[in-house]
This record gives sequence, C-alpha cells and structure tokens, in this order.
Amino acid sequence: MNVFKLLSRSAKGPLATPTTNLPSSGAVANPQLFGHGYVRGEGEMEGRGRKRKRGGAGVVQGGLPVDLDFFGGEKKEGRGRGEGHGEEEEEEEEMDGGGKRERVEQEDRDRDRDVDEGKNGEGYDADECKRVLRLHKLKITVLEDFVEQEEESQSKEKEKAKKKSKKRRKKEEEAAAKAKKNGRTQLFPQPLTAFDQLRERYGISRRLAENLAEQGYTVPTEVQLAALPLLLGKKKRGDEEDGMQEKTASGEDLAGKIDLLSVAPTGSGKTIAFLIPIINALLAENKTDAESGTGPRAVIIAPTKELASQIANEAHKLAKGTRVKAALMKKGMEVVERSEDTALEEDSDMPDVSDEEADSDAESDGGVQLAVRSKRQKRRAEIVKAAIIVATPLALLNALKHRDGTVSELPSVQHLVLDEADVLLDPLFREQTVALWNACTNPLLRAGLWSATMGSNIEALSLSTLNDRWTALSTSSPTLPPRPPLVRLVVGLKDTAIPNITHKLIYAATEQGKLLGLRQLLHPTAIPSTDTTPSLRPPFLVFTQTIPRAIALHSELLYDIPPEAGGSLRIAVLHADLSSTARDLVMTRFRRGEIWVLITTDLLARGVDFRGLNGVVNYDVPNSAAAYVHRVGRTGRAGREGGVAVTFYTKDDVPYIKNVANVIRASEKLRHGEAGGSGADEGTVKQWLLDALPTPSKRDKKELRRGGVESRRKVKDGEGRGRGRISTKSGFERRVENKKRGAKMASLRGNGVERKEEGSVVRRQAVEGGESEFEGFE
Ligand SMILES: Nc1ncnc2c1ncn2[C@@H]1O[C@H](COP(=O)(O)OP(=O)(O)OP(=O)(O)O)[C@@H](O)[C@H]1O
Repeated sequence: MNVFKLLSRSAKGPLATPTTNLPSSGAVANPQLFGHGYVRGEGEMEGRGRKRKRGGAGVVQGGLPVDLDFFGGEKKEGRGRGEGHGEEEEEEEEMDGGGKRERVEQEDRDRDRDVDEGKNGEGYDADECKRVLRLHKLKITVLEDFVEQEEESQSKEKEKAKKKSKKRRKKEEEAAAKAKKNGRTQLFPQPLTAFDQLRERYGISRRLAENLAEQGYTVPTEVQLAALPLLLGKKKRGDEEDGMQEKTASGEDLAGKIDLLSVAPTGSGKTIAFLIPIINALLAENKTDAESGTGPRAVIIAPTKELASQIANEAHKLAKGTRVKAALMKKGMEVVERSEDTALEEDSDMPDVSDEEADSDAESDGGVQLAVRSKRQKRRAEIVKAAIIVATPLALLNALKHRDGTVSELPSVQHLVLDEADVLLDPLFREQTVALWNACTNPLLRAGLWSATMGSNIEALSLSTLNDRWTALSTSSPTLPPRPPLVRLVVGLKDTAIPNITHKLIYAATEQGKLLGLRQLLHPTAIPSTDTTPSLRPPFLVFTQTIPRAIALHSELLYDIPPEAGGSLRIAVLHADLSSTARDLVMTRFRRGEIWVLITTDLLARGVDFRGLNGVVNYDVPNSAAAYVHRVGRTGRAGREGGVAVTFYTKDDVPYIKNVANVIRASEKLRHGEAGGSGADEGTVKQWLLDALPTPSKRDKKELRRGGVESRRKVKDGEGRGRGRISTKSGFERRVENKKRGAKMASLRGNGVERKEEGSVVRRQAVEGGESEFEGFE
C-alpha cells in the first residue's frame, strides 16, 4: 500500500519523498551522533558505513503491510531491533563529496581502531582516552562542591607531594591550577567502544550480555560509551589498574562509586545506560528477591505513566531469564508494610491539577479513578516483590505516605534514577521527588539524574539535596565517610536538539494559517515540497498547547484522511484527561502503525520512544527551548536520519519564538559545523531573522513556561475568543455566515415559526455553521 498515494488522494501518487532515509525505514548500523562522520549535509543522510535495510515488499507479522509497519511490529530480529520488516539483507549506501568522504573514512578507521583496541581488552592510554572522548563530544566533570571537599581532605597529603620529582610536580600543579580556574575536575574514563567489552572488561552477567545481544545492541551510543564505564566497576584481574585514566584529586578509583548527572541528546539510549549497571549490580548481589525480602533495591522515577511503563518494559527485556524482576508501580500496589489505620487513602491525596499542569501530570486521570473508587474496597494488596520499581512520583509517594503526612522509609534502595530529572525537580514535581529521594535512607544509595536538558538550577538543586541528605545521615551515623562525588556527563552541546533531524520554522500568521499548513502536510503531494512547505510522511506526532486544543484539532482533522487509507481510524488524540485504558490503547495502536497521526500535548513530549516516527509537528509553539528539544527528539531516535520537525508560529508567538529559533540554529550548526557544510546562514533560521526577532525577557519566559501563549489558554475569554480558535474559516467568513444566519432567523420569525422551534434551528445552525468548534475548548 502506498501511504503517500492514499494521503494525497492521487490516482498516480508520485512519491514526493523517497521511502528510504526515513526513521521508519529501520535502524542504522551506528546509533552514534558524533565522531563517525559528522559533518553531514542536507540530503547526505547516510554516511559510509551506515547501513539500512532494503525495503522489501510483503506483509510483516501481525498482517500489516510493510508500508504501514512504521514501528517494526512485534518481530525482533538481529540488530534491527524490531525493525525486522522486509529483507534482512543490508546494503552499503554510497555517499557523495570527496573531501567529506575522506574525512568520514578517516573517522571510520579511527572508530574501527577504537573498537579493535577495546576488543583486545588492553584499553587505551590517557591520551587515547581523551582523543576518543573528544571525538564523541563527551565531557565528564566532577562538580565543584566535591572538588572543594577533596581539596580540604587532601591538604594533609601535601607533604607527600614534595617528594615527587620537580618536573612531575610542576605538571600536576598546572593541571590543578587549570581545574581550580574552572572550578571543576575533569575525568577521562576508559571509553566503551563495543557492547561485547562489557562482559570482558566489566564482568557483567552472562545472561545480561546475552539479552543485550539479543536486543541487537552492538555499538554503544555516546552516553553509553562514557556512562557505563563510570557506573560499572571494572572487573578485577590480579593487580590490574582500574577504570579512570586520570584520577580525582584523591587518586581514588571512582568507577561505580559516584552519583551521576547525565545530559545526553534525546533518543541516545539513556534508558539502557542506567538499566545495565542496576541490573548487573542486582545480579551480583547473590540473593534471590524472595530470599532477601527486604524491599526494592532500585527505584526509577519518571514523570509520566507512558514513560514509566516503557522503562519497565526495557528492564523486563534486559533482565529476561534472570531472577531480577522489575515492576511498574500501579494504583493499589504496596511497597512497604503500612497498617490500615495509618496508610493514606489515595483519593485524599490527589493534588489539584490545573488544566495546564494536567498535560504533564500523568496521574490526573488516575486521580479521577481513585476518587470514584469505593472506600470499602480497601486495598491492602500484596507488597511488591520486584527488586526494581518504576513509578511516577505521585504513584510511589502515595504508596509510602501516611495520614499524618509522614513518608515510610525505603532503606533497602541502593539505586535511585530520576529519568527526565529536570522536570522531576521542577516545581510541579519537586516536592514529591525530593520526598522520595529523602525516603531512600541507605547511605550506599547511588543517585542518577538523566535528561536531554538540564538547567544550572537543577545542578545546584541536586548538589544541595545530596548535601542535605548527607548531613542528615551523618547526624544519625557520625562515622560516615565523605559524600560520594557528583559527576556530570555532557554529550554534545548541552540543551541542544539532535543534529540528525531537519527543522522547519514556518510563519503561519494566524490560527487559520496553521490549520491550512497542517492540512498541507497531511496531503503532501498536493504541493511539491519546498523550503517552506516540507513534506512529512506518517507516522507523525502533532503537539498542541492544551488538552482542549488537542481535542479541537482532532475533531477538525478527523475526516481528512481518505476512507481508502483507513479514514478517521488513522488519526487519534492522546492526553491526560483520557482514562488509563484509553491512553494505553492509543499508544499500542500508534506503536503498531494503525494510527498515523497522533495529536497530543506535552504528555508525550518527553522520553517516549517511537522508533520509526518520521516527524513532529509543533502545531502550537512549545513553552520553552527545553520543551522544543524534547518534543522534536521524538523523531531521529538512535541516530536515525530523515526525521522532520515542523514548527508553525503566528503573530502571537513572535515575542517568544527567538528561544526556539536559537535552538534550531545551534542544532543546524552541529549538523553542518560552525561554518562548514552548506554554510551556517543557509539553515532554517537565517541570521536576519534572529536579528529581527525580539529577545523575550526573563519574566516573559517564565510566564510562557507556566501557561503557554495567552491567546491559546482559554479561548472563550474576552479577546482570546477569536484568535485562539482552531478553524479554517477566517473572521470575515464567520461574520458573513453570522449575518446570513441572522437574516434567516429574521425571516423565520416573520413567518411565525414558534420560539421553541426557533431555538432548535439556532442550535442546529450553530453546529452546522461552525460555532460548535468552540465546544472543544470547554
Ligand atoms: N546502542 C544502541 N544501539 C542501537 N539502538 C539503541 C542503542 N541504545 C539505545 N538504542 C535505542 O534507541 C532508542 C532510544 O533510546 P532511549 O529511549 O533510551 O533514549 P533516551 O536517551 O532515553 O531518549 P529521551 O531523552 O528522549 O528520553 C530506543 O529504541 C533504544 O532501543
């Protein structure tokens, strides 16, 4: 089935976009974003060495035609990791451009050498480590509090240093001065260049290694390349030296003994980067879950139910066939013993969630369900036995809270992961997240904070939480050693969108303009793809600012997909006001490729992994630069090329759009190189546009983050009424219609139609005439 042909309603259906080079065409051989042949130009999507599956005809498992199997169905084969549709044969792509080719070949040779060197188990010397880490744009630093702490504790050892040779001392002093100037100590761990080094070098469990291989993981992404060596203690072989090439001030080996704050691009595989060390550590514990009976040993927190369920699913796959079990925290589950008298009634605790907040608060619909749950139906369910618990903050907190406001402790937990840490430590979730963090009272607790974006305020908050926690723990046990260091790992440029997608920033002037623009994307072959009208092949996500707008847009577009292509079944809406079951169903249908266009809110902006998603449409401009990075990061996962991110803006967005324009500009620079490629000025965002756009004040940004563009918040309010509606009809057309309606009404009255009947006519006409479009916003 030719999706494009159907969508364009064209009998001939010429393909405006080639079917290859799209995220939906399958996995790439190398999921890395840097250090293997970037710099790439437009259209030069697949570098040498990148492999793709040949799109074969036929039907994949589950009966879906290949064309529609965007997400690879259920089948899991080889390294394609579920993209096993079509032939298994692989094909090397040709690449143009002599100079670039040489550079790419050289970098490929470097990478092959890296892998070989890694494979022989010898590892690298300090300079090689630095080179590999630099090539992959990795920077690892110990955050300053620890540096100061360490400097103090090391003052006694100054005497020893005097004994060292003059030359060596000078070198060390220079390095120390540099670190002090920056306030940071830099680390250079042994990079992991192939997954099979995990067993050999770090001695991970055989079953875990097999599960990784079964999932098709061979080449680690950048974040995995650096984080895994930092988190996995190196396998000891006699008197062998350990992981870090350059030690911290104390000279200690830090591997496996740190708290990690990791900032890595969207879709770069952070999930398995934190799961592998946890599962491996639990397997090394040498106790079965049932035997230990001491409660969970790892807690993973994510902001939405969708993301939590996805993480639990990944954990199941990696821990398959082992005694380590992972559980997704659901309503009514118990984590610790609570007496019925003191346990909090879950329905009494649901916070008031405003319209805007509901978008990102996965629990809002859970709250409704809990509220209607019969109080007689006491849940004193069995205590969860799993070693790993994955939960949203509120779900876990509800399971720990007592009526008097106290929270049960979780002393058994040794691993805490905050996925999307910046949002979990943002005011909306902060209180709950910090309460959970403090409930983990084990002094051996290792914390991991992960996200694609991390403000400096979040770093500061993490440090202060770690310090406060440690102070509290030291009071109860005075013999505690110094707090473990907080290490920060940054991949690429902090807070930047991934470089492997194409951004389009389109001025649509008005709400009507946006709707027309989106319709054009839905019928891509109607107008040939140009700079301003990109073609976008399904499946794609459409983001709106609020739930009512998502609903309104969905009803507006419901019949835009022709019946031959599946009609209204191909388009769906997903938001936090839907029931849990409805949300799950939409997610499943979208993953299966049954839904092609999914309209949603920021609920799906973070973490959710739809591997073959071809694009993202920001129907409403995101509320912050970080929100843009996460939304557009739903496409281009694991190094896939060809993803498109389209952002429409109107005159209402002009005061704030510079934030987004800057992110796009930075991402395009990463793609083309500072001045290279097709020229920094040739991207979507031209310099003149950046110069012309107003710079939003701090207050504006804050305001925008809280509630989005005002005219779209509540459409029925005063002035926002006309501008914010989702409708193709212009104000002029609506006025003409209203006049006609008025005239008709007058003539009906003249004809003596009864008032009752008149009322029903008004209602019917209002519906037919488009007034019903307002209904969605209520
Ligand atoms: N080394 C690898 N090789 C191939 N695919 C990988 C690798 N690591 C992860 N992936 C795949 O990449 C996709 C994205 O991974 P993941 O969801 O963990 O990204 P993420 O970094 O958490 O993204 P986000 O910031 O959006 O949450 C997944 O489908 C995962 O299976």
